[in-house]
Parts: sequence; structure tokens; C-alpha cells
Amino acid sequence: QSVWGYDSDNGPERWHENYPMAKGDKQSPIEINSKDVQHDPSLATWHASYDPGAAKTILNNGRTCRVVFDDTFDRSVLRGGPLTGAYRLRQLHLHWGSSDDHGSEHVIDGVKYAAELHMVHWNPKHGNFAGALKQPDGVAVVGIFLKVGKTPKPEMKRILEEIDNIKTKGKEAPFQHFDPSILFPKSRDYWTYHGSFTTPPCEECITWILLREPIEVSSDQMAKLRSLSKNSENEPLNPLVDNWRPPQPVKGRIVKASFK
Ligand SMILES: NS(=O)(=O)c1ccc(C(=O)NCc2ccccc2F)cc1
Ligand SMILES: [Zn+2]
Repeated sequence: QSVWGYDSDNGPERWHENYPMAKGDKQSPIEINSKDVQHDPSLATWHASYDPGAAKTILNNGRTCRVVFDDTFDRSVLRGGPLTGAYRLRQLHLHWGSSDDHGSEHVIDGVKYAAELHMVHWNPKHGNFAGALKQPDGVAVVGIFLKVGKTPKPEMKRILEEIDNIKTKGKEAPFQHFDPSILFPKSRDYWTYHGSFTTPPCEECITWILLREPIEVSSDQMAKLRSLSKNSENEPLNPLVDNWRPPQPVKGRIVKASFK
């Protein structure tokens, strides 16, 4: 019974065998084509008010690099945009490729970015995270695209500096005094649509807020991310790369844009 992953024997094409939601009508990620997007002038701007003290640890779970935050009260919240109420920041993580020309989960007008960063928030009106993922308005994920360029964003440095301490699966390190809003690009422009977790159990509980403006990282920074391993210590080396799900059927869903 192989646990799900991104390899040929346990990858996205087989997730539905253990997680039937993977074949649902509102799956993520999707390909976004600007010609099909509807500008919605009623969409509000979104606002994040994060407490740097809420950051706790950074870990390698063998599938991604994840920063975990204290979400036991309304300490770091996202509001506005397409959302009603304040959603609590729980964790952020990334998806990336084996080379700079691919790695993002969402694809924009045919463009695959080198990586995609997800900031995961949940709606406290549903009591806890497990309850929220059973609700269509339970979870909100801000997606930020990472593009390889010459003027890398210094803010990514903090996360990448920790990589050496969490090289193998199961490794965790303290990660404190970190305000993830420093990772946001200048523009607040976003696309939004209703979808799912891009990993099992693929619950369709996510309001996606995808930022139009990518942030820049260097090729060396991407190489650093690719130096993470899927394997535990003392196991054969298995590089943690290509941990992205390909685009799923849009099935008539409308993607809205906050911008013209
Ligand atoms: N890539 S993404 O769409 O942003 C995404 C966000 C969160 C999760 C998550 O919390 N998984 C753990 C989990 C899932 C279901 C139930 C309990 C869990 F802990 C997975 C994928
Ligand atoms: Zn993700």
C-alpha cells in the first residue's frame, strides 16, 4: 500500500484510487487562460495582517518544505478579496520543478513558473481545520508564482537559509519571527476561483487567490530548494523535485480577476 506521492506508482494519475475526490468537478490546480477570465469590479482588495510571532517551525515532510504557524486564535489573518470574514494562517509551503522551466501547479496562459508558494488559511467559523476542509468556504489559499530572474527577492532568503537544517524527510527546525507578507509582490492584482487541495485528500474546500505578479528568485535559490530530499536520513538519496500536480479539468468554472 504505497502512500501517495509524485512518482509513477503513487502519483497524481493514481491518487483517485485512494482519494475519490481527486476526480471531482472542482479540482485544482487549473490552467488559467486570460481570454476566459471575467473581470469582477465588485471584488474587494485582500488584506493580510500577520503576526511575525506566530511563526513556529519549518519542516520537510518528504513532499514539500512547510512553515507552520500558531493558528489557535486570530493571530495571523487574511480578509477581504473574495472572502467573508477573517481566515487564519496555518501554514505555507511550495511546489517546484526539477528545472527552472516548470514547477508551478497553476499554469497562466501556457506559462509554467519555476515554483508556486501557497499560504494556507482556514475559516474559524468551522471550528477547526479538519471541520473547515469539509466546507466549500472552509479554506483560502494565496498562491504566489516564483520566477527565475536577476533581481532575486531577498525575503525568500530566510526560508532558503533553513533548508540546510531540514534536508531529509521528517526534519524540523525552529522558524520564528517571520512575517510571510514580506513575500507578497508589489501588485495586489489576483485571480480567484473555487477549487481543491492540490494534494490528497483533494477536498473541494478552497477559495484560491492567485497573485498575478510573480516574485523573483535566483537560479541558485531554486537549486537550493531542489537540494531537499524525499528520503529520510540514511536512506538512498531521492531528490525532492517535481512535487506539483498537473492542471485539472475546469468543468465550466469561471475564474474572476480583480483587475482589467
Ligand atoms: N497544495 S494546497 O492545495 O495548498 C494544500 C493545502 C493544505 C494541505 C493540507 O493541509 N494537507 C494536510 C491535510 C489534508 C487533509 C486533512 C488533514 C490534513 F492535515 C494540502 C494541500
Ligand atoms: Zn500547495
